Amino acid sequence: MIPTVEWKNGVVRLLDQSRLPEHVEFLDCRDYRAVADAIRELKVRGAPAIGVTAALGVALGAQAVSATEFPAFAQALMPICDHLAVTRPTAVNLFWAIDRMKKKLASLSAQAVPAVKAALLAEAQAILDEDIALCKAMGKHGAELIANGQTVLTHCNAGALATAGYGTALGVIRAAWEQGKKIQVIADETRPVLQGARLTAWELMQDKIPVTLITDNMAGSLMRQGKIQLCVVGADRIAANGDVANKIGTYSVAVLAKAHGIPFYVAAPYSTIDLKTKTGADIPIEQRNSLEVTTIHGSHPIAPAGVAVYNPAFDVTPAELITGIITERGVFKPSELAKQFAS
Ligand SMILES: CSC[C@H]1O[C@H](OP(=O)(O)O)[C@H](O)[C@@H]1O
Repeated sequence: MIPTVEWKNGVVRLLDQSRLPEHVEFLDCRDYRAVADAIRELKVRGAPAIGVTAALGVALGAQAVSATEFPAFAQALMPICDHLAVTRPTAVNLFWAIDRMKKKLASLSAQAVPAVKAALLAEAQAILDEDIALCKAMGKHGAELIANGQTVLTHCNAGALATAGYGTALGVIRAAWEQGKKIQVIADETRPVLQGARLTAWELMQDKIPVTLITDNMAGSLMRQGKIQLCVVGADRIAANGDVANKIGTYSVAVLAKAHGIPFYVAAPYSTIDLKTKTGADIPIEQRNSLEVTTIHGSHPIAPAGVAVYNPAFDVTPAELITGIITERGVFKPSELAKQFAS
């Protein structure tokens, strides 16, 4: 799989997901502001991928700080962290990754600045490498839930493209496929930004995993026909009570799954679990530009100019609609999560 994001020759290189599926193009970010713009414009997206990319953005920003003494260096790094932290509000991985970079910085106060810069880059790379390992561990646990011959529905893109590699929900699907299970995937197109149509379909076809694309209003009918046996999606933030914020439309899929007696799973690493946020009601939901709804790709209008638009990027699925949360440590009921992940 093409790397979602990587440190390459002194820049942060990312696969420009806004150009997929028709163009496979890379964006070389030469400063932290370009990294922030890429996150804000969904050139890189997906909760874990946002965290990894922000960490690399902090490391990139650090390289350009001219201060030669630690206190001044550390102080100069704070506005860089803040600039990355305000790109998107919902995926807690962004704040988790920036906080981890700040903690690393604090541990280096006795080091010379060049060594600090190198250590920050190493920490960002460690976050990237860890994310891939977390996805593979989740995949292993989650694959046990999928039986040979089943059809699995997923919403949005929680794949390699949404992580440092391998994926969360698609990591579960990938692992089941790699175990030889003959599964079929149903991918919701996921209006308005079409991560399912543009990214999940593309990603699964790259791996030759059978995928059928549907529009967002078709899931219920397929469930009623008995054509879907399990749902698995990603997450942007999981609250302490097990409520899950994920791409808009996830709640509808969860309600439909419940109504049809279909297991509904969420796959997410520990970096998506936010025990400081008590319930889903406390999760900030990003509101995005209305052009995402009224046009295709910002150009072809599909609604009258000036129409009122509601465009939340995420919704919250209450814990009671979730069968289990697939993590790198195993599969847990939402109510068990706080105990399992209390630091
Ligand atoms: C592996 S979590 C991916 C998660 O992020 C997506 O949102 P966006 O594309 O806006 O970053 C979506 O909620 C996915 O489930």
